[in-house]
Amino acid sequence: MPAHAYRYALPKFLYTQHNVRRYGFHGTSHAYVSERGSELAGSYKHGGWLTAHLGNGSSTCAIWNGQSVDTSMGLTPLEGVVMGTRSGDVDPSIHSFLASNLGWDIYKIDKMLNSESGLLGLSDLSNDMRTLIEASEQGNEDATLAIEVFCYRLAKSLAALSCGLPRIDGLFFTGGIGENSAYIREKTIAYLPHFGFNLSKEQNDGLKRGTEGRIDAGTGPQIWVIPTDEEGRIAKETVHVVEHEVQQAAKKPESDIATA
Ligand SMILES: Nc1ncnc2c1ncn2[C@@H]1O[C@H](COP(=O)(O)OP(=O)(O)O)[C@@H](O)[C@H]1O
Ligand SMILES: CC(=O)OP(=O)(O)O
Ligand SMILES: [Mg+2]
Repeated sequence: MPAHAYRYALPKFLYTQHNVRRYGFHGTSHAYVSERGSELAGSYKHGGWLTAHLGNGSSTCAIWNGQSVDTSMGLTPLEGVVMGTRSGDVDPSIHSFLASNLGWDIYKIDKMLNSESGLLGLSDLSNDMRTLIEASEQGNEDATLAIEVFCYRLAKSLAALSCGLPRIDGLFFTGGIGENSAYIREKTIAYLPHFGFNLSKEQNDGLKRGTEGRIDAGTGPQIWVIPTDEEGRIAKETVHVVEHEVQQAAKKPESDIATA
């Protein structure tokens, strides 16, 4: 990520002396999905792609030529989009507001933002998207609003991250919600009318659980569902590190290894 994407507009010493910056999370998923997706699209690690990892924790990422250029999570996984129990972005002055008005301490506020907010907080019902979709279908207005906020804020995050890309070749959905909910995918795309996305309702609704597939109608940026493989990616990167270590050790004279 470039510094203009990872630096917070905070006093410099917090970065230089205390490493306060945006780091991002779900990196193994965004890396796997963008590589696999761009490979299926015929442009392996080329072009500009957006990824939406939507699970219990959710985040978005912008990738240019195989490199992450921006992402929605920050110093911690709390920043960014609405999640199962995390609020995502809020006005940071909510801390002083709640401290002054309700007498809450910092730990209570942090717990509320991480464990009692998001879909659970909005709906006052559940952090589970399946439960909320069912409740919404049965007329639960809080569940309906929670879903709407989730999709709107997700679209808003994708639109913001697009600023990091010279062009948008496409969007990949992944994670439990992204892989399995045609409804959430459709609602999210509907909030991005200026990007020229053209979702195929038939392909979107027809995609079978756990399968990868393209769901746009052939015009505008591509849209794909790519089931993530975080475990496979972690295994692959572990092998890479071990192989590198073995190669380095093989280069050292035996006397060095014996005394190391
Ligand atoms: N068919 C579905 N429709 C909507 N949401 C779904 C569906 N299947 C799974 N989900 C949602 O996926 C989320 C869990 O995603 P997952 O990636 O498994 O989580 P984790 O981040 O814990 O790995 C839950 O909110 C769950 O309701
Ligand atoms: C960082 C994070 O939210 O992880 P998970 O999706 O596993 O909850
Ligand atoms: Mg997961």
